[in-house]
Amino acid sequence: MADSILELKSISRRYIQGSKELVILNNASFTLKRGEMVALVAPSGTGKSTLLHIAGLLEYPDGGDVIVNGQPCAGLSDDRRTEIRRRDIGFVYQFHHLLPEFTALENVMMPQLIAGLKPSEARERAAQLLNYMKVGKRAEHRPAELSGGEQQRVAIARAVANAPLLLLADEPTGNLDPATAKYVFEALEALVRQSGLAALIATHNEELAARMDRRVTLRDGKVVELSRAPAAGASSGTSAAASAGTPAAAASSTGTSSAK
Ligand SMILES: Nc1ncnc2c1ncn2[C@@H]1O[C@H](COP(=O)(O)OP(=O)(O)OP(=O)(O)O)[C@@H](O)[C@H]1O
Repeated sequence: MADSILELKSISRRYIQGSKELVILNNASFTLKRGEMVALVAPSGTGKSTLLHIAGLLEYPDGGDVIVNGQPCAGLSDDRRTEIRRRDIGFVYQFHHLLPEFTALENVMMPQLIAGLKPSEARERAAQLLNYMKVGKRAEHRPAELSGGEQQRVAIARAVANAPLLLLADEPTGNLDPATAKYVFEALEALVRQSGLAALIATHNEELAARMDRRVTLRDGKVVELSRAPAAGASSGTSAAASAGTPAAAASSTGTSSAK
């Protein structure tokens, strides 16, 4: 397993808007190590979502490369990119994007079933994750029957269902009131810290950003370090497969975690 879970190397991305070319990312480089939790704090419209989508292999850059757990992704087929994304990357959005016709439990089972896990194992793992996110009692409810904070906690459980190495979150608490945002963030933080995941989290919430190991911003299309706090989770030596008793460890023991 590589020490750097995510490396962005000289990423460029331009958009054409009418007759104008907007340079959003301009040789942007960034490295996220195992166990690191990094806040991406930047004004609206500067390219946070663009960066996260490129890092999550959901969008292609115009130039540069994304390296996930040592694997350079430029030039890979769409199928191979999808495989890496499903196995190694979890994504949380500002809006939950849960499937409305399925229960919370089924939503968390879904990625595991797609990955080929047996339904009984996927169910057990999903129930465990929902309990961990303190939303276990709502397992049989559909998204419309859940509060915004509960929906986001289910969405976080779903994002880590296949024990990814990397969690990318695009303003995961941006749609919640301050108290709920704090509660949801604390659940997310506990999950990240205990499983040894690497996480890059875009947020406008300075209080939550200050709790992470590092804060970066986007300036002139580049990733720039804002400050460095003591990296509480960065050097613990834990890994998604190694921390006994955590949801991630449970996943690796059920075989959803690949040889990472
Ligand atoms: N598909 C697209 N075509 C043209 N322009 C785009 C496209 N996607 C994004 N943009 C532009 O690129 C810029 C960066 O967008 P992006 O969504 O990455 O910003 P952001 O920092 O995440 O903003 P917010 O905090 O408001 O979500 C914006 O000016 C946006 O209008």
